[in-house]
Amino acid sequence: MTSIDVQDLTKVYGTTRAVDHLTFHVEPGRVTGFLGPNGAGKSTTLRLVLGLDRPTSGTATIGGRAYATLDEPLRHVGALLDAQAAHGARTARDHLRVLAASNRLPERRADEVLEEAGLASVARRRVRTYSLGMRQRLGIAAALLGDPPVVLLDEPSNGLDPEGIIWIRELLRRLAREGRAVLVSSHLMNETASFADHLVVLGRGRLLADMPMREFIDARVQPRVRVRTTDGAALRELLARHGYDAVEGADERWIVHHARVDDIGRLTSGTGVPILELAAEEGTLEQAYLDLTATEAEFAAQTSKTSNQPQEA
Ligand SMILES: Nc1ncnc2c1ncn2[C@@H]1O[C@H](COP(=O)(O)OP(=O)(O)OP(=O)(O)O)[C@@H](O)[C@H]1O
Repeated sequence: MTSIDVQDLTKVYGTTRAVDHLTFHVEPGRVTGFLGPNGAGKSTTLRLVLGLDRPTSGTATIGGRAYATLDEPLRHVGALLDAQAAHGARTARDHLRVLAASNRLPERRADEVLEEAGLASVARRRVRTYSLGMRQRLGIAAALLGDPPVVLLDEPSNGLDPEGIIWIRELLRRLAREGRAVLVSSHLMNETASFADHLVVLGRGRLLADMPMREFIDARVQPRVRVRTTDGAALRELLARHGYDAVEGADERWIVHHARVDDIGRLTSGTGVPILELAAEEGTLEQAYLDLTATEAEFAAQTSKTSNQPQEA
């Protein structure tokens, strides 16, 4: 089982600390979503893992080895960083056959991954005629070529149509089920929520969170319950008596904050308040992520305000 291990990794460009003492592990058998605002250091980290840049300090290894020391690297790690990387004058099939040959992979792998990526019918077209979504599919096909235990994708849904988005979601889940370590960066929270088991969140080059996705959401978004009743006044009065705050929404629906469905169900049963619907309102990844990054931005604003204040003599 192969993991990606990032250990005390730092990358400084001039005066910018793109990555700052970062430590995390991407474990096999799950999809890890890699999140963070623009400029947080995600791409830099991915480039360091892939040996495309040198760390200022620290290490980034795959199965305990630096990328540069891997023989036939496509057999160890498949990556999509830049979907424009393929040579436009080549056909998709030739592009993949050249890549396969350079890693001593059988030629048939090119056709297999083209099929898998839904590109079999356009495999003999030149890449320059490809749409953004087709290039993206080709980049993902290239990442799968060596059947690698580690897969690393930067914004894989970029440019994909709705069918493509479902395809990538199912592909990522399957790769994880097969025991591979899968790291996926994205700015699309709904998308990430649909495929990630685990999250690594960066902010200004530092680690903000490294935990299972469910735990990340539950820690940041208070549970709420939706109740529909024909007697809102009685419901509100009952809930208030037990310390719950209920807010009226549309269509006789009420939202009870900081509450769980089991508790509200027990409380209302046998009271005579007519309950037509009772449901948990799950917190979303987007809510949790925005909460975290807002706290982080506030912290940054406060610290920079403090540090900009003139020093007393
Ligand atoms: N080659 C470079 N030279 C100088 N600065 C760089 C270089 N590459 C990245 N940076 C800086 O490092 C920081 C991190 O950038 P990076 O591209 O890793 O962030 P990111 O999280 O991938 O952002 P995005 O979500 O916008 O892609 C930014 O401030 C960026 O300007």
